[in-house]
Amino acid sequence: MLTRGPEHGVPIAAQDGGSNTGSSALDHVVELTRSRDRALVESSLISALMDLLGAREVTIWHLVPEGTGTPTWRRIAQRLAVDEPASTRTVDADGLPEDRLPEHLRCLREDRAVAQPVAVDGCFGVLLPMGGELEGGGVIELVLPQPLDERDGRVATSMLRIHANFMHLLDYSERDTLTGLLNRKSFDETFMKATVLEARRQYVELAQERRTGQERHQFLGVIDVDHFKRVNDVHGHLIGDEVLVLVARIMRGALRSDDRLYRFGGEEFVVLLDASDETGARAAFERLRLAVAAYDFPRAGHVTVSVGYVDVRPGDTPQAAFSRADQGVYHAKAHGRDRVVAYAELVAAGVVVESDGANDIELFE
Ligand SMILES: Nc1nc2c(ncn2[C@@H]2O[C@H](COP(=O)(O)OP(=O)(O)OP(=O)(O)O)[C@@H](O)[C@H]2O)c(=O)[nH]1
Repeated sequence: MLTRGPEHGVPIAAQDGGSNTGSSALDHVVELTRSRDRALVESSLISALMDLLGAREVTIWHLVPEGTGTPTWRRIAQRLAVDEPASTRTVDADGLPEDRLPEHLRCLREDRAVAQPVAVDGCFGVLLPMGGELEGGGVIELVLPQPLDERDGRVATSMLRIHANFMHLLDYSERDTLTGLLNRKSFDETFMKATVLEARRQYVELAQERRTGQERHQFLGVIDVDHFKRVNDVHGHLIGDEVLVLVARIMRGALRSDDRLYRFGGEEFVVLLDASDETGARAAFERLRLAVAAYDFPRAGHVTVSVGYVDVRPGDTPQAAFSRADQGVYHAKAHGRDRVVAYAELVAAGVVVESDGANDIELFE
């Protein structure tokens, strides 16, 4: 097994023992690029920096654009001790306004390492820019037992570059080229993960969430641009494309940073979001609908969207949940468009009869 050299730099020699502190930089590169799951990639980056630099704590911060408001810092992954697993859920539900962390902002804007005081006795804090093409940008915060020397700095910078390059490749394969939103291909995987988490939450975390009043459910919304064929016919395909790009941008701005927005193809979009209940979900989808309706499109003028949504059930398949939400879109289109319709309200009103099979739906209109 390899271990770090006297300057806490790259690995130079074999050492016995069962811990992973001697893993080579190459082992970490292999680990970092092994999975397409972003949370696992972040977690591997943290492990690499802990191991290669002897870091005591590592935190990854993203500066997230929040629609038209001030960007906020969010801790997207953190490990506070070598023998603890990394936490890769967003730690700050609402984030910190960008000016609350001025040193982080300086590190990002000036694209260089910034030393900073730390609360841990005898340790040294340093912030490093994460590079890459992340919207808003990212900063990694290290707590080290020694100041970051040149050699460690090079190791860290190389790991961060590899991480940024890999994230860029993931983006390339998972994003829609026109709008930059996540594409349909990445939806199924994320959805399955979300339903597994939802199922786990139902059995393990729900009682706790109920006690603390933080119960969350996953909702899926299908959004379809109204009369989009008319936009193409009247203004041409290029203006149609421009409308799609703007609709994507407006919706992204109306959603929270951890809501996931996909372009499914054509003028159809899908959102996966967490909300405490049906009312919270409706409010999010209404906000999105209103944001599009209020926008003055440079050439196409007034554009609206119809939205159908559904709560995701444990064991749902992407197709089953999508097809239920799509009943809402169908209903919205049939009743004037520019509206939000919950699948649950269609069932309650007897418009839709649901049989035992999740896919087995009859629609009476
Ligand atoms: N500009 C552009 N048009 C597209 C793209 N993908 C699909 N379309 C067009 O989007 C239009 C969708 O039209 P329809 O499915 O008939 O629906 P609609 O006109 O939006 O009507 P409703 O959904 O009933 O409100 C078709 O004319 C497609 O050719 C794209 O990437 N860019």
